[in-house]
Amino acid sequence: MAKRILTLNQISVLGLERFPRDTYEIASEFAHPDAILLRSHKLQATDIPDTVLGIARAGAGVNNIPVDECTRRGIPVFNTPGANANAVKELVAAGLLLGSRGIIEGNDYVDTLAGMDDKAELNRTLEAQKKQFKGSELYGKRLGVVGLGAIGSLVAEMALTLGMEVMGYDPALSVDAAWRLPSEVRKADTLSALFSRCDYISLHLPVLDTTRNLINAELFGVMPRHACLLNFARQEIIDEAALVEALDKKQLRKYIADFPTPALIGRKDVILTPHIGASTDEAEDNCAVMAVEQLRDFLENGNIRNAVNFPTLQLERVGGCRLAVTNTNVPKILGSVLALLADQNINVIDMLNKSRDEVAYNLIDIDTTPPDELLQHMRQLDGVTSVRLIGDCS
Ligand SMILES: NC(=O)c1ccc[n+]([C@@H]2O[C@H](COP(=O)([O-])OP(=O)(O)OC[C@H]3O[C@@H](n4cnc5c(N)ncnc54)[C@H](O)[C@@H]3O)[C@@H](O)[C@H]2O)c1
Ligand SMILES: O=C(O)[C@H](O)COP(=O)(O)O
Repeated sequence: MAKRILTLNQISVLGLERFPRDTYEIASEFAHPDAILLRSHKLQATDIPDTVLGIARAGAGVNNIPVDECTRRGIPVFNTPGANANAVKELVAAGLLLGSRGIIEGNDYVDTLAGMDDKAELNRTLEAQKKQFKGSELYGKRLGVVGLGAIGSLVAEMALTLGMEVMGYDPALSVDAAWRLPSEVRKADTLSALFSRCDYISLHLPVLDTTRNLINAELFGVMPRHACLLNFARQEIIDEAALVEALDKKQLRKYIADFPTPALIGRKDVILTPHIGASTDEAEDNCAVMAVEQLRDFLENGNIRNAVNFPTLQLERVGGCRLAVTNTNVPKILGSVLALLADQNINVIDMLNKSRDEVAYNLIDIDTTPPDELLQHMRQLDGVTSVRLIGDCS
């Protein structure tokens, strides 16, 4: 039977074309989907039917998905790290330029001159008024980057090429991300040190319980008054009431962000875009292709790449059929699973098991198709969250 993929946002055709038409059905409405593919659609736990085996987010942030509930139900949630990083970096470059030069104000002013048909008079007026729109250069200024992952590291690199100094803060920096970082990036030991010493600050960290409202009144209090804050990460990272108060008190010069809210729209000291950080042809294609490839590998082989709640695990197929078993990460459960197979004289050809936090995941290749009763028995074992048979041994 064809696998059913429920799409909850518009996904690039280049990605969707990677699902073979004879083995997959794709639709934006399905009562019993095998998997969900989405972007920023806010997914409620109650919207995830019991038939769902995996969820793929074509993008970076997974704060629109009830990840804890998925983990509890044994559903891996995939994202596409880095696939839209260049798109965000380029928008941040635009944000830095808009924050340093009177581009928007100058354009708005020029629009007021529509109807002035005398070119000489127009020119005289422009030359007399342009001093209002003077800016300053990015060259030599200091950028603070909070979060030095896929996007933050590209932003740091881009700022260095503009001749800026770069300071970074990331208490959870991975070894791979540290290798990607240009050596010129200086480390800030605290957020406060970074906020107090930078002319521009750009946020590139996820929303987590630990980062919600992280940017608060205390940090606004130490910012230089000429500084600009750029937020192309998520609105929830900023304490909005504290931001509005800081803008009112002129504790920062400008706030440039991808997340409009009623309190921010229309302010002269705020520049807002409608969450378009990843909205380029290239990023949409990259994210969709990566999400689809990962989802297919999981549905067809049980392999896990770039899940935010499951361990990374890939086992080459050597024939036979495969069991994908998820259990809570405590001793003896795998032993019970293997004992059930042994009781039925089912031989294990190959096996891999890994754990991440409270989740353990196992791929077990076997030489005989197990009877349904055995699978049911396995699902009822204490601590087993899900059991899936992939392929057919006959
Ligand atoms: N505007 C957009 O359209 C858009 C597009 C892509 C991503 N995003 C947002 O940007 C975020 C980052 O994306 P990414 O691809 O760089 O992710 P990433 O996982 O590669 O990098 C995130 C980095 O943040 C760091 N971090 C975690 N907690 C931190 C903390 N308390 N302080 C400082 N750093 C911390 C992590 O260690 C990691 O290095 C996403 O989670 C998403 O919310 C927005
Ligand atoms: O986290 C992300 O990848 C971005 O916020 C992009 O969201 P989008 O896919 O809805 O544009």
